[in-house]
Amino acid sequence: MVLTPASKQKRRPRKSAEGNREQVPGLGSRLAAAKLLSAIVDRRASMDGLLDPQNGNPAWRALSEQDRSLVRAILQAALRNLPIIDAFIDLLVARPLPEGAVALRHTLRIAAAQILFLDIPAHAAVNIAVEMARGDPRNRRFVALVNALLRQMIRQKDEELPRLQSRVINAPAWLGELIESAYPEHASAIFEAHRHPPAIDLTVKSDSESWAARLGGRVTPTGSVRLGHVDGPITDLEGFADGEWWVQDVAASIPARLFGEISGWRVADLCAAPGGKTAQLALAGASVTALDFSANRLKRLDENLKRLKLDAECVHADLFEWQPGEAFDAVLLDAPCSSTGTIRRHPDIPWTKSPSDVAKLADLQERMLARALTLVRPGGMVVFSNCSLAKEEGEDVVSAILESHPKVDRRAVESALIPGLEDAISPEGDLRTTPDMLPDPDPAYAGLDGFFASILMRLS
Ligand SMILES: C[S@@+](CC[C@H](N)C(=O)[O-])C[C@H]1O[C@@H](n2cnc3c(N)ncnc32)[C@H](O)[C@@H]1O
Repeated sequence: MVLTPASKQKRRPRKSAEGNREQVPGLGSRLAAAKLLSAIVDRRASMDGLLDPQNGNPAWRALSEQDRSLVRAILQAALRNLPIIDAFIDLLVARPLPEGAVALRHTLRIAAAQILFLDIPAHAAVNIAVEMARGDPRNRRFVALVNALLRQMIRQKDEELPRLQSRVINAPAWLGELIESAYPEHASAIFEAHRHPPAIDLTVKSDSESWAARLGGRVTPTGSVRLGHVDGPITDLEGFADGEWWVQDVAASIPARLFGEISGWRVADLCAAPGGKTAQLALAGASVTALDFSANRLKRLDENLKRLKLDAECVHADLFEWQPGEAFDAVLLDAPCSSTGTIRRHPDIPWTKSPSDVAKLADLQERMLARALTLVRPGGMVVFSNCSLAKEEGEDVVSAILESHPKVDRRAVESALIPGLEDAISPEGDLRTTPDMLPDPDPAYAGLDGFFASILMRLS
């Protein structure tokens, strides 16, 4: 069955639109979800910013705790599956929805996220979407369409959803092309991985086996503790307050290990905050200088190190201007990037980032890496890393630096340093992880962030 928009609807007699809206349970949270989805998709606002408890969107802050959790779940489900949801909507209409009917599409997307991906009674989701359309002057003429389309979606879900999931590229066009051209052999596995929330990985100070047993997790081949699910705040878990572990994705835990044995070395961590890698370097016995140009983020780093009872010299400075007295034995540059490797935990990224961000960040990274190489002693080592899937921000940056710096050489990543991730070493010897790696039959325990890391030696 296909549906056409009705231009004129018979409206139910009612006292007042607003009065009626207040009486519909669940309407406020869905209106907030549609508003936030629009801010992310139409205006590229970041989800973390919108959902910030202190400075976030007022519609979000006005909600109860319970409604906030619901809105977060709806938004995440919608963003993780947006191309699939849109394809389903388009399948059910005879003519494409009008280009300008943005509010209508968001209403449908919010309802579809609930119907297709969340454990919410589907008919309640439809009824609320109908009320949303009825209360919005832009959408009133589409009330019957919303009702019929979403009921049709419920009926066709079992048959159509698996078909769409296997056929639709689950990314906006720019990112779909980026991933398909960079990873032609496993692009569809990456798109599929992006549909699932990530496991929670902990880097433990020692004794992974015992912490995995205590926290109900598993030890990954790289030695992290992986939790498939956590009820309540992570900070309530045993060992957090005592500084026995910190949250760090398996992939993010690799770059700091690539130096090998660093006890007693002077190491600079140039983009350090909030400090996951600083903590690893300090725990490994290095004398660490942790630099960041964000005062707020550096404060978080300081708090994290205090909780972990680890030590580092913290420097608030711009790495382009900082003048340390003496060259370092090693430098870690975990550079700012498009974060396209972390889409599982930040599903807004495909909609808030663009190819021009990738290009700008790649240029910044190349300049940062050139600067990092001046801060290490001859014979010293620089590890360059970031959590982007774009080769422009990883492999291409390193190629450009090697071409312009004859006194710099690449050292291949040693497979012994990354047990279980040997396949992530590229033919050139760099580390390249993608979210479909570390597969597991249970998606709650599968995957890791997309990361790039390369080891560069400054020749004497
Ligand atoms: C990807 S984050 C680093 C994450 C960190 N390495 C960790 O493992 O927790 C990038 C950091 O670079 C910092 N940054 C960006 N440009 C900088 C600059 N020019 N000088 C110093 N820090 C900078 C940002 O403030 C941000 O904290």
